[in-house]
Amino acid sequence: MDAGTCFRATPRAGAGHRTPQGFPPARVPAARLAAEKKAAQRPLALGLGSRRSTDPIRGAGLKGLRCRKSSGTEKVNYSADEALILKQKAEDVLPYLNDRCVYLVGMMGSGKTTVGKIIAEVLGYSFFDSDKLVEQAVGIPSVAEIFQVHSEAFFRDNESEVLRDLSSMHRLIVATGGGAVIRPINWNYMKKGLTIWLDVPLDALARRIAAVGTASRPLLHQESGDPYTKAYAKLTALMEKRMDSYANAHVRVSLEDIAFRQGHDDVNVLTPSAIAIEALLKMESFLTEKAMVRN
Ligand SMILES: Nc1ncnc2c1ncn2[C@@H]1O[C@H](COP(=O)(O)OP(=O)(O)OP(=O)(O)O)[C@@H](O)[C@H]1O
Ligand SMILES: O=C(O)C1=C[C@@H](O)[C@@H](O)[C@H](O)C1
Repeated sequence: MDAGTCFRATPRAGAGHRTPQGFPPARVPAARLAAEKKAAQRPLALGLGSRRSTDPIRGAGLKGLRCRKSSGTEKVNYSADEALILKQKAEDVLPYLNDRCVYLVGMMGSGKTTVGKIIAEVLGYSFFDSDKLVEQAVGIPSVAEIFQVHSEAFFRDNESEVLRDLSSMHRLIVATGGGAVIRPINWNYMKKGLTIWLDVPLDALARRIAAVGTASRPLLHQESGDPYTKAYAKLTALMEKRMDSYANAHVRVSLEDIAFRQGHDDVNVLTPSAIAIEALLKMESFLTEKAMVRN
């Protein structure tokens, strides 16, 4: 079966977007939105190269890009134990993945790039960041500047074009922009591959973003005020609008669940490699379940 058409998109009654045939979206955590709303009222707790060419630049629609792939060849460090588990899990997942692309979705700062690079390395896939591809396609070096010079709508149009072009390719790990999930058409593109939602509590997101500043994230940026407080408030508002869209992903990787299984509730201590291992485990169980249903 063609890897690009295996996850065929079919219309879902009553929904503006499409889901792949027979694939349930990631399980929606029923009480999650309510919990996030409640949390918002609490006092703030401050606190491996590809095996064959998959370069999207050579793909039809991205031919015009001046860029090379974004940081796909950087080495990522993890412990020997983690390296072994990552390698084993990657070997388990690869045959089921069948060359399909993997799209990481999630809020700004959820670790799509950090975790995506680890997954790409161990699977031997190429890593791409869709924000960077948009910057290169538009010829403007930052998303913040694209928003400023043009508009968010202009950025979104280009984002959709990039995702469309990527959707005809194989063996890519794509870190998508945090808002890529809001356009139904983008799901049609992304669901030709496997979609993974990195679900990170807003407090952790706001901490990470405050640590590096909001200048590169136009939807969060404000000149004045405490960066954590501002980021937290804006992330809360965005999450309320986007929660259902993120939950469309085939697989949900919840940092709260990982921490719970580790016997604590501090998601801030979870390493990117532990999250990548969880993502591979979830991918494997999703893909093997699908394979069993097909047989
Ligand atoms: N598990 C983690 N623990 C602590 N910090 C992390 C973790 N994963 C990522 N980070 C940090 O959080 C920030 C955001 O990570 P990253 O760029 O990977 O997220 P992203 O989802 O790609 O963000 P964006 O969509 O805004 O580009 C970075 O500073 C990164 O170093
Ligand atoms: O969450 C969002 O809407 C965004 C996230 C970033 O990755 C960029 O795509 C842009 O800043 C918008």
